[in-house]
Amino acid sequence: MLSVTDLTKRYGDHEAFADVSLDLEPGTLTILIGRSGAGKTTLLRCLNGLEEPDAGRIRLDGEPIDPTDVALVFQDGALLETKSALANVLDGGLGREPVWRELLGWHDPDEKRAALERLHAVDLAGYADRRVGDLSGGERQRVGIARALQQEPRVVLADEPVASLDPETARAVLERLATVVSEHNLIGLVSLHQPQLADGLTDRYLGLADGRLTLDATADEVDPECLEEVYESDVTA
Ligand SMILES: Nc1ncnc2c1ncn2[C@@H]1O[C@H](COP(=O)(O)OP(=O)(O)OP(=O)(O)O)[C@@H](O)[C@H]1O
Repeated sequence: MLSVTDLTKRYGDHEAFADVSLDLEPGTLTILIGRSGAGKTTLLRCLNGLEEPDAGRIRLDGEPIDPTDVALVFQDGALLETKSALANVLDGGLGREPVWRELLGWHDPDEKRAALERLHAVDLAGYADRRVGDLSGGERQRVGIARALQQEPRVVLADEPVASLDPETARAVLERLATVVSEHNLIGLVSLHQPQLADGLTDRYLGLADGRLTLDATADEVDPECLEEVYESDVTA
């Protein structure tokens, strides 16, 4: 379980978020919502070690979290355009391979087999040799998910992973993400501007409003009005 306790992050006098506490279970996909500037990206960055919180604790199964246990799926995929889909996925396992292998492009056969399986898991089995720059937005995001899986993480975080996609493609990408989270028993946390895209795929919703966690509910407990309130609430008022 990923446990966050009283987490606070400030930039100078400005509080990005404060006193955030939550527990996330393996095998569950949680959607994080909130208005622009509510603190979603900063929270995700603290969880994967890119930012140092000012106060509070993050624990994975009771231990301080190791950044290698956390994979991030970026909004724009953050992939290497000139490389193949397979090469991008293999990059996810770089922490396990010696640098010389990467430089020469000679990957461990087991790593290669795993990378091909991961492309298969995101419905891109025939795309291994395709140049990422030639792929559609939805296909790229699925390569990004496969690369995250190649890292063999316990936690997958995604910051607005479908923001640039049309609703149908966005939904397909989220479905894939929900499936891999469930099948690999991962802890999944995804920030979304359009929570309705995750209807029926998510187990839980978290809502940040002005840096405070104002919603923490299971999918059964929330309705569209409840989600709207997160966008309308102003805790400083
Ligand atoms: N590096 C930084 N330096 C100073 N302030 C920052 C920094 N990063 C974020 N902030 C501030 O912290 C607050 C939260 O920002 P954050 O990017 O986490 O919001 P968000 O909910 O992800 O917004 P969006 O939906 O627009 O991406 C904002 O007021 C933002 O201006």
